[in-house]
Amino acid sequence: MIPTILSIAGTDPSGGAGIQADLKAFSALGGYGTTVITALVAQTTTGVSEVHDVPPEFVRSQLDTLLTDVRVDAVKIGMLSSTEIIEVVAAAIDTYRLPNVVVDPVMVAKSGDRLLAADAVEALRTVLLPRADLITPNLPEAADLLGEEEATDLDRMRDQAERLLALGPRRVLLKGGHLSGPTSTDLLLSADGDVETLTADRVNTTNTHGTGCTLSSAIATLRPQRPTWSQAVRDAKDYLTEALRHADKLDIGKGKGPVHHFHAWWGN
Ligand SMILES: Nc1ncnc2c1ncn2[C@@H]1O[C@H](COP(=O)(O)OP(=O)(O)OP(=O)(O)O)[C@@H](O)[C@H]1O
Ligand SMILES: Cc1ncc(CO)c(N)n1
Repeated sequence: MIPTILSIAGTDPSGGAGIQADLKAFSALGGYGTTVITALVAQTTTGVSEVHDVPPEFVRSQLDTLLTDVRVDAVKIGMLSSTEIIEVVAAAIDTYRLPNVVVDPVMVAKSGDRLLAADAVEALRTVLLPRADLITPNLPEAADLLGEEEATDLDRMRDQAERLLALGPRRVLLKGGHLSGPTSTDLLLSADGDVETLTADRVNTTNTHGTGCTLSSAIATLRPQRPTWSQAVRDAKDYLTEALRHADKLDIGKGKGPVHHFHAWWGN
């Protein structure tokens, strides 16, 4: 059966991040995509010019309308913008007993623009993280969630991943994309005590818009199709690395361009 995946996230008119990236990853990896939109974002490869939050009661209306009809097999949660939207989404996870919840704790775009209000970080930490099967913070997000300095090496990443796990998610994938070096290494820790290191060769490209959205969506799509979280995360990282390798085939915008959801069947 083809898995149905739900993305709860904001938009990106340039198609590289947010809901648009999520749908591309869902389709490319054999899923059927559904969406609940939390914020309309005027953004492109060079940055964010304006954010228009969807009223929280309308986020709830989208969730209720969809989930009373459609059964979903996994959920990817991205940009949530405000405390009120976080609370609505957390309530839906409980009410509909949503399975395989992947939370990408989106806070700031690559351009440096905020996508989550500073006063909503507390709600993300205390209300949403304990409901997640997996969280996928990058290094600045991990530091913000913990109120600490950003990790600068793998040892400090390991310590921070442990502390993130203590906030209540079942698993943490701490992404090391923001470090430099010949490889890009992420750490996967689970509440059962498993620790895994995932390493990929660093791709030499500036087209990295949407890497986080693509990875978390790929994990959510693959989880129902793989026997373990570990296998889903490993295959999703391989998919993302491949999307980065093909990114320079695209010529989108003047800033940090998007990754390309390369399709083996078409060969392009
Ligand atoms: N140049 C690169 N080559 C290979 N892998 C990379 C590169 N840059 C990032 N990655 C990988 O991409 C994934 C996303 O990492 P990153 O830390 O950049 O996410 P992010 O900052 O959340 O992205 P976003 O721009 O969507 O917010 C991780 O698995 C990371 O290791
Ligand atoms: C809507 C949206 N979600 C996430 C990101 C993270 O890069 C972005 N730029 N835009």
